[in-house]
Parts: sequence; structure tokens; C-alpha cells
Amino acid sequence: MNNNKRKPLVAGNWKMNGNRSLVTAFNDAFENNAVDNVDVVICPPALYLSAFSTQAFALGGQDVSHLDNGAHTGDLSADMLCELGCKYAIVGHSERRDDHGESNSLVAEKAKKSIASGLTPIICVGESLDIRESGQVESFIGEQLDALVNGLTVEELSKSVLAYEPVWAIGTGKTASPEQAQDVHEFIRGYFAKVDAELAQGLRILYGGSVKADNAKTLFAQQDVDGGLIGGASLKTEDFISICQAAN
Ligand SMILES: O=C(CO)COP(=O)(O)O
Repeated sequence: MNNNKRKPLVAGNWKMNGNRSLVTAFNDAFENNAVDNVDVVICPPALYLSAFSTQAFALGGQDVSHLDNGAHTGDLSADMLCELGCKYAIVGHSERRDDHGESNSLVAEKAKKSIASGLTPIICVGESLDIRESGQVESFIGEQLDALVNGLTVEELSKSVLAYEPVWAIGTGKTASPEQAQDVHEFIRGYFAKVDAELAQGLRILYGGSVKADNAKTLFAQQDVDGGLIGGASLKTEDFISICQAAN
């Protein structure tokens, strides 16, 4: 693991996968395999949240509304997630941005609402292959970050976690190389350093995109990589536990 003072965090995003027996498997596996010195989070489909019984990891929502309550069919509020025991909520995942047209400013509103309710938002940013191939990674991610800095105070940002998830690496088996990941993480930390040096130093920035048990350690060893946001490999207890241990 890198030698900075930020506590590593590994979050599993089950997406629209899993069932009650997977919940049971995770309850059992984590009771028997402690992961030390790493904050571990599972973000299952929300209707399974109440089926978890272990205290070995925290729970998170995969998305959250920017609104308090009301006539918004299918949406879940931050308070509801809190009531079901969540400590975190993923916001701005590229699948939400693509499937539901979520804008940078909406993502910032969701992060703000999460913090107001006591949740830690895991705010996702990342570029498509087109953007990368046209050499616009930093300007594209810079715009995603601009919306956060415009919408959230430094104090709110310091209660957030960032996740860099290159869209071309999600579910494709094409992981960013450790150098590619480090380059963007360094850019993100540098961006926040211009806002507030202490904020940037303490901000946890996770990498997500085809993280597996066999590549996690080298990714997590990068100076500015503080853990991971894991999709496919978070659906298997053994793989996910190995990835969590690689962050220690
Ligand atoms: O989108 C992701 C996590 O949020 C990454 O998914 P994969 O690990 O399946 O590539």
C-alpha cells in the first residue's frame, strides 16, 4: 500500500446483480475473514440492504435522490438509505449518467444532499474512450470537478470520497495501467489542491474499472490511489476479500 496517511477504502458496487443467497454468503465470509485497516463498503441493490447482518463492512446506496421526498417514482432519499443503515452512497456513476442522463450539476446536488443526511458520497468521474483518444481527459474530468467545486463547500468536499472510473475500463476487462490511473488521480488531487491544500491531502480517491484480485495490489500501490470501487469482482466473496486485503 502507498505510504500516505489516508485510510484505504474499498467499495463493492453490485449494480443490478445479486440475490439473498449472495447477501448470506457475504455475511458469512466477512465474519470469518477480517479485513484490517481498510474501510470496506458494499453497495447492493437497495432492496437487499436490510438483509445484511454483519458489522464487518459498511453499506452504501448505489444512487440517491437530490430531493427530500415527494412524487418521484422509483427514487430513494438519503434519509431512507440512512434509515436502512447506509453510511455511503455512490453518486454520478457513469451508468447513471448514461442511462438516466444525469448531469454534472445534478451529481453535485446528490452529493450535497447525501452529506446533509450524514452519508458519505462516493462521487464518480471518468472519461469515455473517445475522450481519452482525443487527448481531452483532463479538460473533461476538470469539468466534472468544476461542478463539484461550484456546488459544494470545502467542508462538504472534505466529507466526500472521489472515484476515478474510466468508462472504457468498466466491465471490459481493460484495466487502466497503474501509471494511467496514477496520472489521473494526481490530476484530480492537484485540481483540489488549488481549492484547498488540506482538502486535497485528505481526499480519498478510489480507482474503479476492471479491478481484480490479481491487479489490485499494483493499482492500490500508486501514490494517489486510495482504494477501489469494484464491480464484477465484488460479486464473489473470495475475490472481493482478496481485493480488500490488497488495499492494506
Ligand atoms: O463500475 C464499476 C464499479 O462502480 C467497475 O465495474 P467493473 O469492476 O466490473 O469493471
